[in-house]
Amino acid sequence: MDTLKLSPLPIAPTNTQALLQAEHLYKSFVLHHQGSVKLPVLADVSLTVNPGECVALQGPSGSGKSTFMRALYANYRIDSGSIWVKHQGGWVDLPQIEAHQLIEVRQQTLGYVSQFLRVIPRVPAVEVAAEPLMELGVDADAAQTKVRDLFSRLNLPERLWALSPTTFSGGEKQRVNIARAFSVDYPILLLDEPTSALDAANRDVFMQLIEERKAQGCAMVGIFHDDEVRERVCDRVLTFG
Ligand SMILES: Nc1ncnc2c1ncn2[C@@H]1O[C@H](COP(=O)(O)OP(=O)(O)OP(=O)(O)O)[C@@H](O)[C@H]1O
Repeated sequence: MDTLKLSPLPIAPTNTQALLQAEHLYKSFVLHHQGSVKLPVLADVSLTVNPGECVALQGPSGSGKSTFMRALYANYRIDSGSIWVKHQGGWVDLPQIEAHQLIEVRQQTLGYVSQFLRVIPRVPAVEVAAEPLMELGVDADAAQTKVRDLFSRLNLPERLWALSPTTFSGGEKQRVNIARAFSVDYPILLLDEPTSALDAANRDVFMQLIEERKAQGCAMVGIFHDDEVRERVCDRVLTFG
């Protein structure tokens, strides 16, 4: 007779202060078209982030920083482990929740700034950046006012605001992306090389935005290839490889 194997139920963190707690993450990729070779990338990675903290992911190329970041946003399915997120006053374990709950967590709690902006042809930059706020029920005028303020701070030329970002430069797209994420007061922000295409002046504005958000209690995890950014805004480092 087959014996039924039950996995242990995940137990919510007892650390009442933390906003994000990843526990014992394991992740490997199986290359189905290449002889099903198995690539173990994450093995027993854990991280706790408290309000107002920024943790940098550091390590050589290929050591798993982006994989970990994508796992934290539930873009990658992990093999095992828990990713606890403090959402609306309670804990949710991202790998265990339903798709509709994940959408809600991403709308209200967990922001993500990737290196690249997903552009939709014909939608003006100001609307692209105002979308997350409007999904939260903020009216278009108020959402666009907040976005315009961020565009100004990030020195995005005003003549571009009503244009689709399709033709924008890398640094201009990145500033639209930053405004999109920073217009919402997410309690947790994941930053995946958000400054890779920014010039020094805009990198400085970005660091100010991070410092303001940290002062408000936001918990952040970031990959920063720029040493100056990492040293100025990060409190701790999680080392890979
Ligand atoms: N979708 C995927 N399918 C198969 N293998 C992958 C996939 N994504 C990443 N890998 C592999 O996982 C390993 C870790 O990659 P990852 O992108 O997480 O590293 P990284 O530390 O972020 O690197 P870099 O600093 O170069 O961006 C690499 O060996 C990579 O080839």
